[in-house]
Amino acid sequence: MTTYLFAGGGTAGHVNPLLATADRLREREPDAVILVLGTAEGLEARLVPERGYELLTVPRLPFPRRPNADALRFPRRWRASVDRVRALLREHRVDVVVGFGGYASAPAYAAARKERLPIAVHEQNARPGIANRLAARWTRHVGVTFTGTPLSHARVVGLPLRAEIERLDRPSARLAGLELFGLDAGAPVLLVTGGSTGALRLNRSVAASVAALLGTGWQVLHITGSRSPVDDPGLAGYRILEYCDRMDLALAVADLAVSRAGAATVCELAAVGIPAVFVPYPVGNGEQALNARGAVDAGGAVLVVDAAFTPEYVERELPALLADRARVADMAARMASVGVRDGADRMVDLVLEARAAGRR
Ligand SMILES: CC(=O)N[C@H]1[C@@H](OP(=O)(O)OP(=O)(O)OC[C@H]2O[C@@H](n3ccc(=O)[nH]c3=O)[C@H](O)[C@@H]2O)O[C@H](CO)[C@@H](O)[C@@H]1O
Repeated sequence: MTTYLFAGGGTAGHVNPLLATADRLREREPDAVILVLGTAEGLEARLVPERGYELLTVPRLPFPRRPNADALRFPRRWRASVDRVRALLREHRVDVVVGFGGYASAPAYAAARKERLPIAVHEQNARPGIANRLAARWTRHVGVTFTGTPLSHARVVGLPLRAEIERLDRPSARLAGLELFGLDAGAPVLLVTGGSTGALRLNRSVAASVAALLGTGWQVLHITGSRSPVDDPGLAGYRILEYCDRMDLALAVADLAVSRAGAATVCELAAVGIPAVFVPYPVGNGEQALNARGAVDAGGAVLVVDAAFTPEYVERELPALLADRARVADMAARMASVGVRDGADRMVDLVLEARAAGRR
């Protein structure tokens, strides 16, 4: 029996690939013990227990980016965090640490290194974060979502998808989705999503000009996120949700998406073959535009820079695309051509290789 510590979290884009890998490992190795290390503030605090895993936590500790009081306190807090994870590794007799980047993974990698435990890493984004850059120096078992991600030992495994998305049977799930969201079977559906946190720019521009979209005969399923909710104008064919717990069904009903380009959303849309208008989040390290690149280059998606995604764009440009059903169908086929469905299995292969390689 092997005990694995899965570390990571933050937004759902980080938590979902972690859960997808854990689920698949549990399927392939039923007696595996899988613990998850996250922070109390991230979405993992809700999503991990809901999925049936025990969540252990460490305090959220950002790497200092400028010299201030927090930066001075950082070394002491960092040591305390690594010590706490080392104690957890011993207490739970952990054999392998599997990290997905983000706050909790950094001390987990450092603790695993001190305890000489095998480490496996998954990087979702086309441009890696700091924790995974660190870990890639300490292990050869590094899985990445996209070709060209600059990490040592990177092996493309794709994004581990949750089984309900990987195995989505669209025709039958579509009916269930239409019923769940109260949508009509007779009209195509535009899905609007800003990822798990939502996107103020997308929400405002779509809400301001949604009538022009509905005027093309499409329906709009708008997932807003909780930070910038949208008032429901009560228009026929316009459905608003703050958070969607059944993304599989949202993907099953969608014929086109307008979306941020978080790695998880890009990969889920491609895996199901839903074409997209991507509006990358213009902060971070520019990873979202890169995440979308493969889909855009293949002709499955178009890219709109954030500042250009105005109510006028939604009113003037989007309806022309919606009205061109042949173009949407062609984009769908191209999107499907870049979709990867076996990321969970490929990541589990990598985890098992790390375990087989044994203690370092
Ligand atoms: C890993 C990654 O790239 N994270 C970035 C991504 O996070 P964020 O998690 O928001 O975005 P992603 O697109 O990567 O992932 C979203 C995930 O949440 C799920 N989902 C989303 C909405 C919902 O209502 N229900 C639901 O289940 C999706 O199916 C997907 O699995 O974009 C944010 C801003 O845009 C950035 O701050 C994050 O750093």
